[in-house]
Amino acid sequence: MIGGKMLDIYIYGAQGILLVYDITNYQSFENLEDWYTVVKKVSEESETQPLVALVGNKIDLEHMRTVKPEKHLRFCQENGFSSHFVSAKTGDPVFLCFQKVAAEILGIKLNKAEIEQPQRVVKADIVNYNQDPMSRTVPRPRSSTRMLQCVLSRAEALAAAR
Ligand SMILES: Nc1nc2c(ncn2[C@@H]2O[C@H](COP(=O)(O)OP(=O)(O)OP(=O)(O)O)[C@@H](O)[C@H]2O)c(=O)[nH]1
Repeated sequence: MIGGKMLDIYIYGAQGILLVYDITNYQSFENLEDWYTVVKKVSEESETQPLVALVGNKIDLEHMRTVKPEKHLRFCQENGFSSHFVSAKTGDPVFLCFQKVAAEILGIKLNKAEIEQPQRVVKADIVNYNQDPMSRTVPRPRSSTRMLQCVLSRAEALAAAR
């Protein structure tokens, strides 16, 4: 089973879901069929129907791309996903991606200045878990997950302020 035992709980009631794959790894794109099948199954039981966004990651490795943009777009069109391309490495344009998803969920239209704003790279503090006594009891969070959480909080704060 994909995603582990907690996956249904994460999906149930979610307002937005980002299906993220690696543009240089075709298998990661193919796997999204299975992930989306789980999303649909869990959402059937929920009153909240999530907005689903398709996110192609690692655009800094465009020269190694194996998933053609047409494939990405067709998958979006067939399923009504919004479409995004990002690089978690450079941060480009991760913030805007979350802002667009948050805006879509809230039914807000982003203005030109917001869309064209210089991309802010969100930096997470680096924790050295080898020297940290907590490392024996606390599982190491993944770097990209931490960064995306920071971005999401900022997007949520922005949406709440409007
Ligand atoms: N060049 C580049 N590398 C990336 C990017 N995003 C993640 N990586 C690298 O890809 C590898 C996997 O990143 P993780 O954050 O572990 O992602 P994951 O989905 O948990 O990957 P798995 O552990 O392989 O399932 C790491 O070496 C990252 O540094 C990106 O946008 N560009």
